[in-house]
Amino acid sequence: MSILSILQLHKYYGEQAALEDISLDIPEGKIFGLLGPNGAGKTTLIRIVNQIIAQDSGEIRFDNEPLERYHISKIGYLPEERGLYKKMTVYDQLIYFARIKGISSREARSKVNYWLDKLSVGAWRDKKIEELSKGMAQKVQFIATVIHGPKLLILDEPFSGFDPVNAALIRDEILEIKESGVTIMLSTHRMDSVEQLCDHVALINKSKLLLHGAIDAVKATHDERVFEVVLEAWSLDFPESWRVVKSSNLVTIWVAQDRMSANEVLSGVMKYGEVKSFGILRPSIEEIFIKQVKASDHG
Ligand SMILES: Nc1ncnc2c1ncn2[C@@H]1O[C@H](COP(=O)(O)OP(=O)(O)OP(=O)(O)O)[C@@H](O)[C@H]1O
Repeated sequence: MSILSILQLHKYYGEQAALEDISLDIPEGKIFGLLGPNGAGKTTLIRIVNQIIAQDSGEIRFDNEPLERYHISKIGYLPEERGLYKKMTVYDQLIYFARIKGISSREARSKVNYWLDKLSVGAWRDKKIEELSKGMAQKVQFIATVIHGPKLLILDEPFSGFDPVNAALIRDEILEIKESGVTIMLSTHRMDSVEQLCDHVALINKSKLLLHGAIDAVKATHDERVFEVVLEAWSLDFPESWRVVKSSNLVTIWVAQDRMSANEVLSGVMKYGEVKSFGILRPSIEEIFIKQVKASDHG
């Protein structure tokens, strides 16, 4: 079941294409990584879903209904350019954001207190945003995004500005929110976060969709079956097609081989030395990203 279906979406800024024929299904209750190099069209897509700008053509369905104004209260959007009122206190600001999303004032107070405590920002509740550090303000913005309990959370670079401890805290919050059944669309250039968090990914380049699907399926499709072997070598006369890195008496070898079984590769390598470790490397999302973008740029 998809919470969001995007059908043949097109958007141009004058002559400049930002989205061309994008069709995507965002499965409910999963974390969906929206990836692509700078200028690919990600922000444009996110803005269209949030009804900040309109598409030229194509359709978006939210929960199986045509996307309408009233769906906005079911969406939480953390934009890359953060927008807090600098002169307002943390507490008043969060109450304000909760109220404009339709939450009663009693519920707003209880939710604000809950989140301030959960993200350890309670001590700053009466400070103005301009008095906060960047990371602290980011936490407040994160709370403002999730305070109304959205069904779909759209996070654009949610980790920027956070130190590693707070980035891990936000990552755990995102996973907890997902566990509660919320769908999350995550746009980030941090591929480590994509590996840690995403169940599905889509890759856009120069306004076009290059690939999309469950992360395991994407990896399986782009798996070139690279075997990684660490050897204590007694012969260094390796075939030229192998990538080899030597460090003291150990040699690491990568063999790309899609026709031979692991046993066959292993017995081929064994004659060069004592095998210390052997495994099949799965491609990382970063490798797939770079390869696909380069191929599409040159194709
Ligand atoms: N308001 C605008 N007017 C004209 N062109 C725009 C506008 N906004 C975006 N574009 C163009 O549309 C294309 C897609 O931009 P978009 O901001 O959606 O990319 P992005 O994937 O979010 O990039 P980044 O990772 O750098 O944030 C780019 O070529 C960009 O120059």
